[in-house]
Amino acid sequence: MNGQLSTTPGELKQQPLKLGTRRSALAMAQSGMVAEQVSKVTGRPVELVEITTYGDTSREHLSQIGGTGVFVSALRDALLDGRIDLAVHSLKDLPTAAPENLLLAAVPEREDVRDALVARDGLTLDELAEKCSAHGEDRPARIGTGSSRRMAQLNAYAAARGLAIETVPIRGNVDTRIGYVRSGELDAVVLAAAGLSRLGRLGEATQLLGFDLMLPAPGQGALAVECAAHDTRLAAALAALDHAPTRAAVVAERALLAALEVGCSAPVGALATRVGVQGPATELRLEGVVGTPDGTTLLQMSATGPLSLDGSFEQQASALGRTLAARMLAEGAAGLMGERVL
Ligand SMILES: NCc1[nH]cc(CCC(=O)O)c1CC(=O)O
Repeated sequence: MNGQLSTTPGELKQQPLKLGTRRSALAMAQSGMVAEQVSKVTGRPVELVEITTYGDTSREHLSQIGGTGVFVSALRDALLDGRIDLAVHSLKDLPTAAPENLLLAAVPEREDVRDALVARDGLTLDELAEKCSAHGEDRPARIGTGSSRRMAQLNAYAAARGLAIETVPIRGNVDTRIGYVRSGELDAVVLAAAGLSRLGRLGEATQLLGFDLMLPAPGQGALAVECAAHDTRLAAALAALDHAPTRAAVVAERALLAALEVGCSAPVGALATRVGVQGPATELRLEGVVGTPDGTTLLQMSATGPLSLDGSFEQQASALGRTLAARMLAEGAAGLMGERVL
């Protein structure tokens, strides 16, 4: 809190906190939700400050601009030079490397982690593929997604069931992507349920994809609240927004991603869930998947480890992620991820 130490506590209370956000509808929605909670725990008004990121302005495919962190660095720059006091990110967009001079002050409770299908005519994936191949249409169902993780799992599922689908690389915000279905250009798109839910549009999902069909991205459905490392008073207040079971899960998922040595645009799915929940001492089960975007090869494995939520659970969670990564690499995971073509 630079230069504010001479003000009285009363004056300090009135200073609005500046919360940096991207300008997309989804970013604004989730920033607004966090702003409300931050205002509650700090007793201070919170003001949203719009920051334009490279990921918002670039027309290129994410795989071509590097994927990792394109949505994040402009917000982090604003934090580091003091234009904003805190930033809200989608956790799945955060690079796994810990940034210098910044703190992950809170990971609030996670939303629905699943991916959702938004298809024409209210159809599920199976129904859609059947409808497109029958009725004289005689063609594969065209399903839009810019994510190699989603492509790999969709194609593997379709191959196993003999469904005819074609994955079509797209990008853009939620509205743009759903627009491809409404215009008839595509038969369906796949989006994170959490994003739809935060926009009040979960009703447009025609199927929530089960984990047997699709594992989410590491950190999907969770938010990250960041502040400057020197802002220790704010960090202490923001800790009230932290949800330990969510943090444990995302730490394990991101440790897996980091140990596989790939970025957030890689075809990696991961989901950590608590099993045998009995008080704070429990176990964490981590499931991971990597594959080729064409779905011809998919490697899916899981590992379980102890978790004591009242203790040093971040070390336990990240150890579990590294353990599973080592096992997956021993089974040839690196070779699958090498084919990183969209
Ligand atoms: N990559 C963009 C992005 N980052 C976070 C979400 C959704 C919200 C979340 O997972 O928390 C989305 C959109 C999507 O994948 O459909």
